[in-house]
Amino acid sequence: MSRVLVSPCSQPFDTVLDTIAPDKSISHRCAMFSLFSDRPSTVRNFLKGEDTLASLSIARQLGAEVEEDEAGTLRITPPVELREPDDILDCGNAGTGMRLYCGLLAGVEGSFVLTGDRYLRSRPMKRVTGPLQSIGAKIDGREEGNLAPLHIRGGKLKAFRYESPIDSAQVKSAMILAALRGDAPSYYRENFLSRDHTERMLRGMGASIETDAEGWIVVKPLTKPLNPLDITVPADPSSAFFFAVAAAIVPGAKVRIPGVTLNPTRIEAYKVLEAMGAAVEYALREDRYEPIGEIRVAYDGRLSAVEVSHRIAWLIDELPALAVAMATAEGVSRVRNAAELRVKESDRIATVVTALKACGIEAEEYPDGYAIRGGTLRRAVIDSHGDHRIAMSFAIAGLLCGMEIEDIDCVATSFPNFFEILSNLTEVTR
Ligand SMILES: O=C(O)C1=C[C@@H](OP(=O)(O)O)[C@@H](O)[C@H](O)C1
Ligand SMILES: C=C(OP(=O)(O)O)C(=O)O
Repeated sequence: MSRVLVSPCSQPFDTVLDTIAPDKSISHRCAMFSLFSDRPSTVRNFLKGEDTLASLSIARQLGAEVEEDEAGTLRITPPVELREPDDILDCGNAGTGMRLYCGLLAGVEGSFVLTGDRYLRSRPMKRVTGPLQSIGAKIDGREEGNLAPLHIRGGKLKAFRYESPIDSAQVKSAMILAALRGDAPSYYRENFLSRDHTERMLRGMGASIETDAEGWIVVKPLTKPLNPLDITVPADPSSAFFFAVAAAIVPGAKVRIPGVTLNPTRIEAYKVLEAMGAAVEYALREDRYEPIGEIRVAYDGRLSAVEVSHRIAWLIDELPALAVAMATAEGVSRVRNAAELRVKESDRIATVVTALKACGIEAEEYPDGYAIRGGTLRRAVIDSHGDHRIAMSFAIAGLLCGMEIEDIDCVATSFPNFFEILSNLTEVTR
């Protein structure tokens, strides 16, 4: 198991971060949605992380042809009809990959087995397999289709009206993808809008996906193939956020993040950092599928504590990094209504609190969040529990006090060049 030693940062940095990993959510969707067209999609800046490469490799197993030019641009040519693969479909560590492919494949004739690594095989899938089974999908797996490996026997699906008990873009996307192959318009509603890349991208490809006055997302089944994607994947605001926290906690530091999506469902954590006292600015540059621009973050004195209990879906992936910011803030910060953290790559409530305590910070678990009393972070040995966001969050804490992180290979799932960027700011030893 590989480990890394991060040394405290000896001087403040002022950096343009122009090599932040491309957006993971959008890259997964590029691989999958290109299958709904009858012409090749062009995808620039696709994330070459393990999670999204797994989704691309599954697209290939389903019959897509993927070519890459010298600039790294992908041309994804879909098959005329999706092919029944002669092997299992391995989603690796990716919840997004597995849940969206469940919805995509449930309506396709054939037999498909979705599996993943040991972490993914213990994450709950009933949230998608349940509603899919209720519209006629044949999906089996341990615990009545809750745990992968999942066997999908695709076939005809019924149109539906489904009100989701959780605000999850993965559930919403799986249901929208199934609805595209339904027999009449389907209706989906969530309490609070989760990230909306699926709606934006499919609409951009010509699908009829509208939200009505009562908040129902109305999806019409496809009557013909969609237009291909022609897209440049923006930088991932969730990946960039580690360095936003770095700038907010290292006295005198500044970062500039160009080419990042400014989709409001993705940048709420930056708003929280701003509320805690960091200097944050946004500049919109273009709007194609997504609003894209630049975010600047600078240190502006010690941060203040904050309460985070709403718009959770808009910052769920950033909460571990925010916890590091909270650990340096004046006062007690609290996160509530975030029980979803317990079913990510690790139980992020437990892993965050344990790691903070190891760093000498007072922290307390709630069933749906935690309380963190800001103080002085101390160097510790942190076990990532195979969770990329835990590994990267505590590597950032290392900028202040030094840190040893164990089990860092998981970082390659979403941000393969993370340590390369970090090593421009401080000494990183493997
Ligand atoms: O749809 C997506 O791309 C994602 C949705 C979120 O999960 P949930 O929708 O399950 O909250 C997020 O945690 C994940 O990293 C990516
Ligand atoms: C939760 C995450 O991803 P996934 O659900 O796709 O594994 C994440 O990247 O933080």
